Amino acid sequence: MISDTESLYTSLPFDQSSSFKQLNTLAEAAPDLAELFRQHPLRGQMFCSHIDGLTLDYSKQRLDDKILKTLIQMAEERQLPEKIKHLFTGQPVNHSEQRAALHTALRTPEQAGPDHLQPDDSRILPEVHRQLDKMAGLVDRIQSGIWRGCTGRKITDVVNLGVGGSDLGPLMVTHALREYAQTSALKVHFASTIDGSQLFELLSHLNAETTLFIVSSKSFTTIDTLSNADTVRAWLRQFCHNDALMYRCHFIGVSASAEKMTQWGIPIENQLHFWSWVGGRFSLWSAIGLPIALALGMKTFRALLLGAHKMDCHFSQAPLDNNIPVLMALCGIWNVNFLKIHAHAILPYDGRLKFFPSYLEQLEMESNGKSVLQSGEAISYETCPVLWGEVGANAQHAFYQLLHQGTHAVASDFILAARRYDSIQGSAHYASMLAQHELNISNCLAQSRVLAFGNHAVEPSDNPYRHYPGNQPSSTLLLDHLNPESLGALIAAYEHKVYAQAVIWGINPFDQWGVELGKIVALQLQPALSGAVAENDSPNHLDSSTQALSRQISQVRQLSSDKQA
Ligand SMILES: O=P(O)(O)OC[C@H]1O[C@](O)(CO)[C@@H](O)[C@@H]1O
Repeated sequence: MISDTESLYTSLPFDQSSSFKQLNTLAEAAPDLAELFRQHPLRGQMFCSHIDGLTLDYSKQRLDDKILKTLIQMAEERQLPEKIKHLFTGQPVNHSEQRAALHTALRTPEQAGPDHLQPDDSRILPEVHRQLDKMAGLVDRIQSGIWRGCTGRKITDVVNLGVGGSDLGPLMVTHALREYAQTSALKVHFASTIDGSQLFELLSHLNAETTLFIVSSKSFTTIDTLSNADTVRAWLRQFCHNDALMYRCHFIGVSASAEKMTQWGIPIENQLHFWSWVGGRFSLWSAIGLPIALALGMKTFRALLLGAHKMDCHFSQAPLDNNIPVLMALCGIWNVNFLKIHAHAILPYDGRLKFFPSYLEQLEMESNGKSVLQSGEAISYETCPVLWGEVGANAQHAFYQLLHQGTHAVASDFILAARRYDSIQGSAHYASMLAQHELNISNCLAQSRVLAFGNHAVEPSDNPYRHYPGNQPSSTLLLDHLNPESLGALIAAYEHKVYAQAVIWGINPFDQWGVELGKIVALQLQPALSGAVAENDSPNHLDSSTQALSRQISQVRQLSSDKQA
């Protein structure tokens, strides 16, 4: 353990280090991308890093050798290598909550060799694998039909009730890897929204006798998830009049609080646990990944873990100048803090990665959207950029206009799989699917070229409407194939990028105090809106906008209930 928690803070503030000053000076004469490529015809090969099945091309970032060296010097000054060790060995890197962030332990093989960084606490890995085995047992019973609904019928549908980290990761992976589903005939659905709209739709066609619900919540206090779970329980009670049987046959709970699951009604044998040291947005590798395993099979889930573990080994062992997550982090910091680019687009050229941008929105912005240091002092520089995205080829027909000709500088990540559709070789539509894939690849490469070089990608134009300035930086993450292993590695690369950036910025990526106040205020408003407070007690202390809106809402609701009466 770290003896002195002060060593969690890096002594000199980020913006007062000598490398920060040097980088500021270098940014004043920041090179133009067209110029950088003219200077080094082999730049595309030089600014590139690979691991098994995954390549990061960052040659279209606006940096040269000198800038890169200074960025690496800055990472060293910020003690990144030591902080990486702290992460893997279970030091309390989440300082404000005084706990470790050991998501890497969730994907460490039980028999990991001595060269792998592991938690100092030797009880952790056996406990992780015990839960993984319990999960495998449940998956097997549900998939094989041993698990039955309350009337004895096999389970056909599973609904995951969870939000944020208890929803986005499983949703994203389940969608991305559908082609890798093993035999399972289970249909897996997701309901997250507090307004109940997904449930409204699902409950209108699901069969209660054959549907199993997973209540996924690290805290088991999240109102969004618990209100969905309460609705489901009310719905099930119409069909199953024995509560004990209903809980046993139709609910599984996944949480870090066994006690709260039990209080809600979930029997112990239907509970899967994880630990306070797993951050919600880093939890898909834990039992929170149950929907992934149910939809795709345990083998696929374990391959996902293996891919992430390979990225963990790379992150903890590769030198900083050839370390994919570190390079991703440094490019981001160069863009945000020195080139003053505060928007970041995530552009997967693959429909299977449709939910990847939303997953990263939480991972990056909930982690690094911070304005205080680990020590609690205010920060005087920018941290996480605004991040958003969409499947690239669709986004071309939506927001690329702004990327090419708008007034904002935007950095982008292109994500692409080199090979696709191998599984349908020999079928009638194979050639045409392959042609589509090639079209997709050419679009992806074309867009990063035009963003980088503007009109110079083809020919200069005098027409102002057709002027493309270029010089918008991007990286391309190229996967050989999108499969469970490469997706695991890709997700882990982003997780580690987030950590490396947080270390450099001096912030805590593992807490999220910024989401708490909204929850408190919503709870305060609820009685007034639901009519529990008498009209003349209405919340006059509120701002006039909230008062006027709640009055209007009450009037509309009153009017429609009068009409119905
Ligand atoms: O898994 P839980 O505890 O229900 O939390 C869901 C999500 O809510 C948040 O706490 C934000 O409110 C996220 O960090 C988390 O992923």
